[in-house]
Amino acid sequence: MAVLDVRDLSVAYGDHVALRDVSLRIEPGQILGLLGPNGAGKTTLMNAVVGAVRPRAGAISVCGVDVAAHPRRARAYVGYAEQEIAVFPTLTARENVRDWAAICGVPRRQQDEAVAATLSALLLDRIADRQVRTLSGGQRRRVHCAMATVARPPLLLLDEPTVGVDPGTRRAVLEHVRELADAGTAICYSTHYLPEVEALQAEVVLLADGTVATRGGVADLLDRYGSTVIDLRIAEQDSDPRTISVKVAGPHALPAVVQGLGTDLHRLVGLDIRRSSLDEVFDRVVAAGEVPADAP
Ligand SMILES: Nc1ncnc2c1ncn2[C@@H]1O[C@H](COP(=O)(O)OP(=O)(O)OP(=O)(O)O)[C@@H](O)[C@H]1O
Repeated sequence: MAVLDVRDLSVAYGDHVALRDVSLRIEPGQILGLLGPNGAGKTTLMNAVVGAVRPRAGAISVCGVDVAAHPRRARAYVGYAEQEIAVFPTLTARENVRDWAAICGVPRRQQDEAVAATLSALLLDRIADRQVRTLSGGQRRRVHCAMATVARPPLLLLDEPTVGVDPGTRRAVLEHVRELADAGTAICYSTHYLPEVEALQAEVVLLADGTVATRGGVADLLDRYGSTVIDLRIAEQDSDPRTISVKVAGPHALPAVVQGLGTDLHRLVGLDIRRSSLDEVFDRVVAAGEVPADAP
């Protein structure tokens, strides 16, 4: 059974339709990278999952519990780190995370261990006993993230959890997210940093203008929408090497391209394989207004 099952979801704010017929599923242990330009509907989708916005149409279930029919029961399965950081500024980082663990029902005798492990995973040990109001923006975001993960909910919604954090901390956050998924958590991870999606080996749903523009694994999307060019540098007798560029279906075409040089092979002095980045692929898909992908 999928941990999160979103079917034909539409959400409107007054006349403005923010999501239209969006369907997606997240299985246990799966990370779904939710991508899309500003205003695409990522936060709206997460807010609908926790029952904070009411769908105009469609259905959402979490661990088999229908969100519209049983919002509190469904919400109990979800850890949500919203984009807006919500922490108690006069409590310490540890107190914030511990109180949240208690609210989420982590048994008292397990709280200290769960809190310590989560603070440590997010590199917060050294600052755990400082009041949150004295922490930097990136440190506060990690405390906020720790609150969402400490109770190890079956479903985790992380809305741009690495905004404003430094590169080392970003790696720690990604590792923590990967470990949680490896332990079985289903994770919906929204971000504008595409290398994160690759690092997490996430499945991708790309939203554009409230609909699913495309979906799939990173490699699959690069294959479908990206391009690969092989540059061959060929030695010339009386001048600098010249470059021949060959557009191919993927890096697997390299042997055929090299063999194609035939008797000129001995003049090959270098080669480069240039692949589209995910950024390029997504810019292209969003700009092309790709036909919405089929629901899973
Ligand atoms: N409370 C609201 N009232 C009216 N319109 C809203 C509200 N919240 C969001 N919207 C609109 O709905 C659309 C989707 O917004 P949403 O915040 O879900 O996008 P997003 O993909 O999370 O964007 P970002 O990448 O900037 O966080 C936008 O056009 C936004 O202006």
